[in-house]
Formats: sequence, structure tokens, C-alpha cells
Amino acid sequence: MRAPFSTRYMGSRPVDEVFDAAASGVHYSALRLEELNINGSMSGEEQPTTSGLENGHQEPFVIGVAGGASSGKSTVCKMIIDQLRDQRVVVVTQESFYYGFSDEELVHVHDYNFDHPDAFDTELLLYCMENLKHGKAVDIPNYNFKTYKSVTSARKVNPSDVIILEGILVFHDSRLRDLMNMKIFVDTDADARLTRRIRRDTIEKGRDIKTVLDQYSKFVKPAFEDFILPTKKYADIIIPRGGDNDVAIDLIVQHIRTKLGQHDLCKVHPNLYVIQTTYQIRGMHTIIRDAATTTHDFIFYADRLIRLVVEHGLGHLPFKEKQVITPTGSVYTGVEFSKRLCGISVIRSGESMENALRACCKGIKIGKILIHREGDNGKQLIYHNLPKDIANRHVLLLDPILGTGNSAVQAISLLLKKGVQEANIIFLNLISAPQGVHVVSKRFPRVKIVTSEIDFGLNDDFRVIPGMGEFGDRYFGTDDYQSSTPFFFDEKNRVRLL
Ligand SMILES: O=P(O)(O)OC[C@H]1O[C@H](OP(=O)(O)OP(=O)(O)O)[C@H](O)[C@@H]1O
Ligand SMILES: O=c1cc[nH]c(=O)[nH]1
Repeated sequence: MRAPFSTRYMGSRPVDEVFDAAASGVHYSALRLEELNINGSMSGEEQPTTSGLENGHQEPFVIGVAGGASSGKSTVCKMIIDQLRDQRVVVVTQESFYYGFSDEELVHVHDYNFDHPDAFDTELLLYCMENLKHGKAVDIPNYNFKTYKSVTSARKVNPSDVIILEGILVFHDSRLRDLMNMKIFVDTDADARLTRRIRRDTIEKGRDIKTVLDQYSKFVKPAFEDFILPTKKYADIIIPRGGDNDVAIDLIVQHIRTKLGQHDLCKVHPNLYVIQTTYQIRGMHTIIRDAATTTHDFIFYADRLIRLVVEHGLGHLPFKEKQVITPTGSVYTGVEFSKRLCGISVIRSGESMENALRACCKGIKIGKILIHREGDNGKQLIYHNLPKDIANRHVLLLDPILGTGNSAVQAISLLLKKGVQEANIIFLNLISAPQGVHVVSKRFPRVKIVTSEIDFGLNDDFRVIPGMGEFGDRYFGTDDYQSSTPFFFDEKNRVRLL
């Protein structure tokens, strides 16, 4: 239903206010990274804990791009699309959802506030976005700016890997916000927005400057302050200077690419679980991947990430329903953790994950496997010490890197030989290369792989790219280079010391 015409009128303000800076004067760096809470730890008798992080990989990645009129939102969208050229991207603009005018209403069109939330058919927009998010094609209306009429079912939009919803008020309705995986606010200062508006409306729309300034002071500026600016607080990323900010757009595209890489791999391998990324997780990865990070910091941040992966992995264990009586005498119906577990670490890097597992599962038995690297691509099993009753246990296999997958195949083959059920193995790691995921999943489709990031691939030395170098050397302090050692990347993207 179209909202009452009158609710979309607003009081006018004098033209001389037009040139007041609407920007609050608050300075933002290129990206405001939202800090998200990560689950803490728990303990208990060999008790795994569940993680709040979900593996929501089946749906398209929805990006909301909001900001004042003429702030450069469509330029930002275009730059994102251009850089994501190998992905299927669809753009939905909020402007398509303007209510059309009846002939009687057209008489008052100059008193109409096009920057008010009620100017849009938000219910229809929500319906379309929900359908696209669930993989269904939709018909998007077409609003004609010259005739002020709306044609329903004007454009068929097919579901896509990435959906960008762009418009001045796309963050206004919480139901729309909830559909978005990433929210970007284009934060261009008021003078720049007004200058662009004057240029666009006088040159492209043939309007005179007085009409443009009148509309700005009467509707555009107040609506920006009352409705658009207050939605900035919902943004995950704020881009100052809009499309001129190449650095911010590069970072956004890189982040989307990472998400989409994981997304595709998860579609192909239903046994792969990538913990849902947050800027906290990206921040920790940024530190451990940095060649200049000290051993001390590497251990600290690797440990934090390992803890998250362990918590997430434990969430895949079976459980039984259990009822307890609370101190209020009430019944709480909950679950009981599976008790028959063990950890198996692949020496030596996997040993770095033992403490996190012990911290979550008190008293857990931990066995070991040593696999020797023969050349770079061959692996040989050298030693193992496993719990005697391992065949009756769920096994959490610990190794922070899944590269070629050769070590994992050796380790899993041994576990199966010892009678462990394939479906009872959960392989926990921090970084997986797609090659390793394919190898392990093809050979052992029932083994669950839980990881925190999927990288691009392997280099000629079978090192994960971009990776983090030799995990064991960096964690246990046996790496050659220190943060002060100068290095460069050779033609094969390997770190070389000077
Ligand atoms: O998937 P892949 O190609 O087999 O590579 C992964 C293996 O490489 C690392 O161990 P590494 O041989 O570096 O030994 P370390 O843990 O003793 O440092 C890692 O801990 C894995 O075990
Ligand atoms: O990149 C790699 C590959 C295997 N093992 C590591 O530690 N790093």
C-alpha cells in the first residue's frame, strides 16, 4: 500500500542554510571496522562446547550501499562490480521502488519529498530482496523520473552470487538491514553532494538552479539529517569521499572475493565448514600472515584463532537431550555433550592446537602422529601414538595448515586403519588451500573439515598462497627471519631474505 501523500511532505528551510556543512566534523579513517563479539571458552569433563558461529554459505552475499543523494553510491557500486568482473553481481536500486504518482498527485509534485522513507514501497522492496536472498528470480518495478510513474514487473532479476542494494535509505528499515552481509555508507561531505546535484540536475535534467536549491533546502538537506545520516551507525564500513577512495574499495573487493571463494568451495564440498568471518578474525589473520610479526605476537593471535576453530569444531559433535533442575526448581531441557572424544595432533604444528582443545575439553586424551615430508609433495608416516580405544571415539584431528592435503590423507588413512569411523573425524585447521580441501573431500567425503580461512592456492613449492609461511617454524620460533630482517617477494611470490 502506498503511504499517505501528506506524510511525505516536510517543512522548508531557507536557502542560505544550504551551504552549511552537513557533515558532523567527525573524522573517520578509511574503514571503520566493526568489532564483533566472539564466543568465549567453557570447560568441563571432556566436554565440548558449541560455537555461536554458523556456516551460512548457501545464500548470496548481500551488500547494502547507503549515503546521501549524490554522495557517489552508484560510482562505488560500479567500481565494486568492475573489480568483481568474474562474479555474477546484480544491483537493485531503491529508486526503482518509488511510489508512482496518480494524475491528481502530479499537480503537487514540487511539494513532494522524494528523500523521505515513505516515498518508497519498502514492503515490495523487502519482498524482492527476500526472494533474491533465497535464490528466486524477481520482477523489479521501473520508476520513470520524467513521468513520475511506476511500471510494475518491469525488469526480471535473476538470483546471483552478489546482490548490491543501493539507495539513500536502504539502512532505514531493520528488516532490510538484516538481509545484508555487508553494509557500506558512502560519506561524502555536504558541499560535494550539493555541487554534484546542481551539476546533474541542471545539465542532465535541464532544471534551473533556483529549483534545485529550493528542493535541496526544503527536502534533501533536512531528510539527510533526519533520516539518512542517523543510519550511518549501522554501517560496517564507512567510505569517505565515495568513489575517489580507491583504497577502501580495494579492501572491500578483497573481502568480498574471500567470502565468495569460500562460498563456492562450500557449495561443492558440503563437508567443509568455514567459520563465519568477522573483522576480528580478519584482523587476527592479518597479524599472523604478516612476515614482520614477532614470534610472540604470532603465538598470541594464532592461539586466539585456534580457540575459535576448536570451539566451532566441537559444535559438530553429536549430543543427547538432557534435563536438569535449576536452583529455582524449574526444569531446563538442554543437551549433554558427547563424552567419547579424543584429539590427535599432527607433529609438530598440530601440537600448537592441543592447549585450546584441552581448555575446552578437560581431561581429553590426545594422541600424536608424525608425518615426514619427502621432497615437497610426498609424505611418509613415521610415528604414531593413539588412544587404544580410538575406534570408539570421535576424533578431532589437529593440524593448522591444509596445503596439498598429503599430510591429512596420511593421518586420516591411519585413523581409518585403526577402526575410526570416517564420519567420526573432524579435521580442524586454520588455513586451507582449495587443493587440499578437494583432495581430502574426494578421498574422505564424510570427514568434516573445519577451517577459519580458505586461501587462493599453492605456489610451486607447495606452500599455501598467500598463506603465512611455515606455521611450525613461526609458532615454535625456528624461522630464519625476524621482524627486523629485510625481505622481498621473488617472482614466484616466495619470501626471500636480503
Ligand atoms: O597439506 P600438506 O601439503 O601436507 O601440508 C600441510 C602440512 O605442512 C605442515 O607441516 P610441516 O611439514 O611444515 O611440518 P611442521 O609442522 O613440523 O613444521 C602442516 O602442519 C601440515 O602438517
Ligand atoms: O604453506 C604451508 C604449507 C604447508 N605447511 C605450512 O606450514 N605452510
